[in-house]
Amino acid sequence: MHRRVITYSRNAFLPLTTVCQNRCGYCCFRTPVEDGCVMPPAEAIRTLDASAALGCTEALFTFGERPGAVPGFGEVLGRLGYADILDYVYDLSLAAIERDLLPHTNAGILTYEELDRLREVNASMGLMLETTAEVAAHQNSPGKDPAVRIEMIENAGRLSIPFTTGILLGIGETMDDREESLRVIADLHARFGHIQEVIVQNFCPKPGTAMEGAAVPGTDEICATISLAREILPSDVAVQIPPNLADASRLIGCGVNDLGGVSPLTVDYVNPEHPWPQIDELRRLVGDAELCERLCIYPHHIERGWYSPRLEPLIRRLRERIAAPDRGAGA
Ligand SMILES: O=c1nc2n(C[C@H](O)[C@H](O)[C@H](O)CO)c3cc(O)ccc3cc-2c(=O)[nH]1
Ligand SMILES: C[C@H]1O[C@@H](n2cnc3c(N)ncnc32)[C@H](O)[C@@H]1O
Ligand code: MET
Ligand code: SF4
Repeated sequence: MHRRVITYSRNAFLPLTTVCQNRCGYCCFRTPVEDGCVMPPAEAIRTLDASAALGCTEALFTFGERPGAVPGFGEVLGRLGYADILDYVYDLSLAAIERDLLPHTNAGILTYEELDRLREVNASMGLMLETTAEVAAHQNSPGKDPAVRIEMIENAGRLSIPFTTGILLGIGETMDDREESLRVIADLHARFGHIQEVIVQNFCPKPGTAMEGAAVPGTDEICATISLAREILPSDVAVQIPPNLADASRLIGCGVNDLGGVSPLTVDYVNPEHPWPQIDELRRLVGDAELCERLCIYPHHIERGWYSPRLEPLIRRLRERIAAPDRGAGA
């Protein structure tokens, strides 16, 4: 019998800055410009070193969108020797690669040129579509305009960047809106073939945010959306749920193929109140299915050569490492 396979990636989460041009009604990650709003290089390097020692294969750089547009940010970043946060993520991506970690960046909206530059040092990139609906939670977030998000995902496709996107459930959208969002993603993938995985992520309320009292999607509703995603998306696109945010053991049966990035070291800075399950806990969560580690670039994109030449030796080595049954570090 062939067991169903559920994948995950072992990562380190590096929130390079909490400063952001948007103000999403559900977000507790964003802060004003203040002390500690940029992760200092020494701390980033320590996190990369420690994560590499724990057997991670991915450095996830996720941070506020266009922080340079927020007054005062340039000075704070300037003190660390950088003029643009993307120069900083570029250098840290090189540092990650040196330590055998593949960079994956989700920095919110980037231009075609910015994507092209980061692609040299990133094995994959991501941007949540969130929703195609106009919702109150996004009224102060120009970067969450669906047209702007779709355009960036198109640009990533033109550049053949292995890509992660997804929808956020419970932010004021209807089931029809979810269906529309998923169809838009399927259509983008039909045109460019770059979507590796679609995250179906449930909103979790945060004290002190506009949506702190909003209703959360129930397990049945999340399950129905996962099934819908599995129905709409072709089989070469994985449906991912974050295993720390909902009742994963019940949701996995609804059509999930992937559990995304799980860190043995860092917290989920976007949902800090939800700890990651440890790796043996994941094995229990998937029940009868087989839990398999993967890289942030999927095998079919490796076969197609969708990566920068400077990542080639590392991708080859990490691929061999995760295929080996007993690999020491953290296994
Ligand atoms: O492309 C993205 N990847 C996100 N990922 C990464 C994703 O799970 C993996 O890095 C990818 O599957 C690539 O391996 C997260 C990982 C975490 O550990 C925590 C939060 C996220 C959120 C995102 C995200 O918004 N966009
Ligand atoms: C990194 C991704 O995290 C998601 N995100 C942001 N805030 C929350 C929250 N309160 N609950 C769940 N997901 C959230 C968004 O979809 C963003 O794109
Ligand atoms: N700010 C970006 C976005 O919402 C990255 C994830 S949230 C920290 O798209
Ligand atoms: S979810 Fe991302 S874009 Fe929205 S406010 Fe938070 S950091 Fe900014």
